[in-house]
Amino acid sequence: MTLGIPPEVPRVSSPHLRKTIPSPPPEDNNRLSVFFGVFRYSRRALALVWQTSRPLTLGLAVCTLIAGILPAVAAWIGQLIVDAVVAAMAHHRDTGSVEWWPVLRYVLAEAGVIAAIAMAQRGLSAQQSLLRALLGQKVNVMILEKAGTLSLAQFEDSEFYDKLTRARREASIRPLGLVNKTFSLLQNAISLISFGVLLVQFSPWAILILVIGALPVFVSEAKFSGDAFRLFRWRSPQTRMQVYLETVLAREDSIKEVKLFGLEPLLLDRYRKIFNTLYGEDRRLTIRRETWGFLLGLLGTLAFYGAYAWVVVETVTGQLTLGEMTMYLMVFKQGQAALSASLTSISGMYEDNLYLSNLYEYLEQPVAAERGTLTQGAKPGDGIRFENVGFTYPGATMPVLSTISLHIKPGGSLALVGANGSGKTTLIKLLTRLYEPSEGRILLDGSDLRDWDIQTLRRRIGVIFQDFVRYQMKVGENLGAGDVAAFEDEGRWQEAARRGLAETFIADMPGGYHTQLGRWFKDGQELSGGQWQKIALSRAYMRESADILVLDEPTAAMDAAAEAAVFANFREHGGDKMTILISHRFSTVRSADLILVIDGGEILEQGDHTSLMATNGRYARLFRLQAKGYE
Ligand SMILES: Nc1ncnc2c1ncn2[C@@H]1O[C@H](COP(=O)(O)OP(=O)(O)OP(=O)(O)O)[C@@H](O)[C@H]1O
Repeated sequence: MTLGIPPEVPRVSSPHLRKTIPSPPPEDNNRLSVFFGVFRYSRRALALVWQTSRPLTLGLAVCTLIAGILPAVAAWIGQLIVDAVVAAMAHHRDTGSVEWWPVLRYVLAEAGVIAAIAMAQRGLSAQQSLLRALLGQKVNVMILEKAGTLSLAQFEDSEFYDKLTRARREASIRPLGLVNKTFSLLQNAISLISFGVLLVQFSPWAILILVIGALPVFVSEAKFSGDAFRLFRWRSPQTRMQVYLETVLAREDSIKEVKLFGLEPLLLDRYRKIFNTLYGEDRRLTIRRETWGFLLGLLGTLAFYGAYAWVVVETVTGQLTLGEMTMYLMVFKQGQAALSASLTSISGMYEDNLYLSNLYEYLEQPVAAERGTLTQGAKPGDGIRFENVGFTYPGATMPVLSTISLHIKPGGSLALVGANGSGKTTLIKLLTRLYEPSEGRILLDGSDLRDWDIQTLRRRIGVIFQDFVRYQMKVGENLGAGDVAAFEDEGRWQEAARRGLAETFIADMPGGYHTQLGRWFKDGQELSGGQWQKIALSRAYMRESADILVLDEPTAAMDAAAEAAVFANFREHGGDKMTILISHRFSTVRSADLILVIDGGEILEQGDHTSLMATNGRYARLFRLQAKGYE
């Protein structure tokens, strides 16, 4: 059974990758809602950015406004320049003298406006990069804080876990991306409106032509971006499988096995197949999108250039001055650029929306309210009681445990034995309240575990699971993790390492307790399986205040001498602690006060070693079998 989930390893929700991938869900019929879908999360993204830094968000808004309005101003000044030049030329022709200032002041003004645009754009990019850093940090902290409140069941739900991984992966770029694109869309809309204000003086019809010309391409872009958005969302299990395969093929903890079993070609082939299916869909969508985009875009271009020709004709026939013509031509050119920038923003916004919907679904995941408040039980000293406990994993149909009843008194020791999958680890997960029983109840000191304050409860339990965590930190910190209050306490590290039999090999390491472990960081030392297990055992011993000590197969990777020493130690230091031990080695469980033989989630036999041997049932048979193996 696995408890720890390696970071960045997404799991796949569907039992297996579907061979034939069904077509995407039908499209949303309401075109308006498709179009406005692009703004779905803009408000929330903006609120997030605003909370991150008000001055920077305001700065961003101001720069956007300036960068939106000034191009029209520049076009208008352009007109003034040309008209002033024409007037100055006429004046020069008539009088032979030149008046410089009336012309050059406009050139100066235009230079000023262009400088202001450049400043606004620099301001935009500077503020964006600062906000990106702040926002990435803020969103990541939000994600991790939320992770701390989630239950183990939620982490074990692959869809949910996928949301968490995706949320984390793109935390720094997406929310800001959405705000930037929303702003850029606004900026371009402002530009277009201001160009419209100039154009209306030429003819209101010109505006109408331009709007009608531009609309189809807008609608088509919104539609196809919406399709892409739905496609992304719907095929997330396949993409998740791809990321998983990438991880298996390129991570140090799996590469050993992949190499030795020669799995690369097989996994790579699977990887390629998924890509090919997804690529086929992408290609179809891209071709349709670009073809329609081109054809409808052509309509817009035709409208623009129709209006352009109209301006030229009006100028030739003397209805417009040369300055006005220059301005209108500039307005048309820049209007087109603003339009295509808006389209780019729209398509990007759908993807950002996808991210944000994922982020908010994750952040809004309901968390069960913590009800327990007890810091002391109703009957202190009563120990642990399981009363008819049954448990079914969420989403499963069959119970994993049923009618489990047991009692451990302070100072008592319990051993659990049973075949793989019989439910031993699950029992520990219930005791540590990682899950709650589906039936019956578990009492500690006479009070239901559910009524205990969770922190108090967890402080009383020291546990190592089979799949304990190998922290890529210093040796000492790996021990200190067992008791956060003594995380840096070197004296306590040494004491725990002595009891966990890790003292000797730690002393031989180059930096002793300060040696970096694992391969992720420079100079990190890798340990053997048994050495890691000793580290984990010592970590459990760090929890001095705990009076319930649980070891789930703590010695599977240790040599025989170490194992014997661990149990001698375990018994010696047990004192009035309650100890629970899971092991497949019968020689190690024989001294427990109570041995439970679990089979298919039920207690098959119970008693101490002598009585179980006398009963001559499953325990006795397996014990003799193992003993024979050692003869
Ligand atoms: N998170 C989970 N979700 C659903 N089913 C699970 C989960 N964890 C374990 N199971 C199922 O519960 C059953 C009991 O698992 P458990 O890990 O408790 O067995 P175990 O007795 O500790 O086995 P082992 O000796 O192999 O460690 C198994 O059939 C397993 O498939």
